[in-house]
Amino acid sequence: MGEEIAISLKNISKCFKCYIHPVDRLKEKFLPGSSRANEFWALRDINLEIPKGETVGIVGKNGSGKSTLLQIIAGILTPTTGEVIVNGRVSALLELGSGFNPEFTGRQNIFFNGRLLGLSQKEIEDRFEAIASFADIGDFIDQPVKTYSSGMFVRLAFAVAVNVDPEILIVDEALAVGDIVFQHRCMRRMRSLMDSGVTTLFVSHDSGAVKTLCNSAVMIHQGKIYFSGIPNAVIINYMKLVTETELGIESTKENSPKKQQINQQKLVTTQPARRGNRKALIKNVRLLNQLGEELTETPTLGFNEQVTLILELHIYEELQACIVGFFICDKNGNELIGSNTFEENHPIGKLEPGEQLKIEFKFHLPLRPGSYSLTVAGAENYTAMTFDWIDNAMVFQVLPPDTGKRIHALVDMPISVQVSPQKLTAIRK
Ligand SMILES: Nc1ncnc2c1ncn2[C@@H]1O[C@H](COP(=O)(O)OP(=O)(O)OP(=O)(O)O)[C@@H](O)[C@H]1O
Repeated sequence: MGEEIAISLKNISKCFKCYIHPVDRLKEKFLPGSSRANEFWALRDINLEIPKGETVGIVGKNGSGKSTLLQIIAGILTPTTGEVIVNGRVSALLELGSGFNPEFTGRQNIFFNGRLLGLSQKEIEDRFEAIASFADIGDFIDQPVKTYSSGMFVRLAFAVAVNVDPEILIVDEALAVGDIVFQHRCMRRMRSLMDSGVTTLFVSHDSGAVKTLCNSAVMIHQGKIYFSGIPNAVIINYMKLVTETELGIESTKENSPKKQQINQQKLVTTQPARRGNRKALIKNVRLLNQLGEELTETPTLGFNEQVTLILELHIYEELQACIVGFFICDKNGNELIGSNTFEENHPIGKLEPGEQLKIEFKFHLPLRPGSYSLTVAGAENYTAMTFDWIDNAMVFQVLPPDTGKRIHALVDMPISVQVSPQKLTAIRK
């Protein structure tokens, strides 16, 4: 295996045996060949290589096999077939309570866990203060962890996981809970670990977090890799699958999109991707520049230029109401600008089949120079399934400001600055 590969999975499958009666497990042990178990394949033929330093988001519906996959990588579960090669020290936050002894205090568990992770007594002593202050659970550090609330438990587990100099960090986002201050602390710490080159895998149901944090993503479906590649493309396919499931169109591996080798394609996905129940369709999407000219094949817009987005809505089935909106997304799919007819005080009432609407949005693009995409979508109301959702309906470039001003943030809003001399007051000792 090359030096640069942190994790390599070859033909990994995992079969769980489910026994109807616990005694059947014993019978099978003593009477080999007479299996009484129902077999359930949670993972099938997983092949994946994760380069060192990569941050990989794992997405998929409940029960698709995400946790099983991470547990195999973390060495908590043994695969039924295949080979796992992990190159580096793994720190995992997967199952609440795994690796913690309920009778030990928080302090004792920090040492216990540190040793499990391969640190020496001295190394743990050196890190103890950092772990305790990250967990921030006060005097509870000297109480047995069986007395902890689940929030305190997660704080301690997370504090240990991120402060033991992991080379590979595996986190189930569902566990990274806590109050908002702790969540921010976790996110900052995870970002700094990622920036320092720690290979990170995390399961997330938050598509925004996957797009913001990850360099690549893997979508698991029915125990198989359904799609892998740049986060935005994976999320688009995931959302498509979720919609298809809601509509009762079940996707299988056979009709899955072409699998990409992870980390090979870092370009913006420019192919439009469409989903929805098609009760109405958004047609003829046009973006006009401030002169009213339609954008050409390689659309380019000036910094902060005013644009007009024009959509045509064709109704095919009766709609009780209708909300149509848009997003301007950066190359990672983060939604930077967006609104809809409802929020802009243009509620649309009942619509009949055969009706057509023309909808216009006017807005500015105060965006950092770069490449952006347009998403347009519509639904009957906020809780209904979208009737039409088109990601990458258009991709365009924004040019730097003529003034030469450098834009450091994602968006640039008008800001006023005042600088005035201040009389210094002497500091008395
Ligand atoms: N120990 C086990 N014995 C039997 N079946 C199991 C076991 N662990 C997991 N499974 C099954 O394997 C499948 C995959 O489970 P897994 O927990 O990996 O899914 P997941 O994608 O992480 O789901 P979620 O998003 O709900 O956490 C599920 O159908 C689950 O019921």
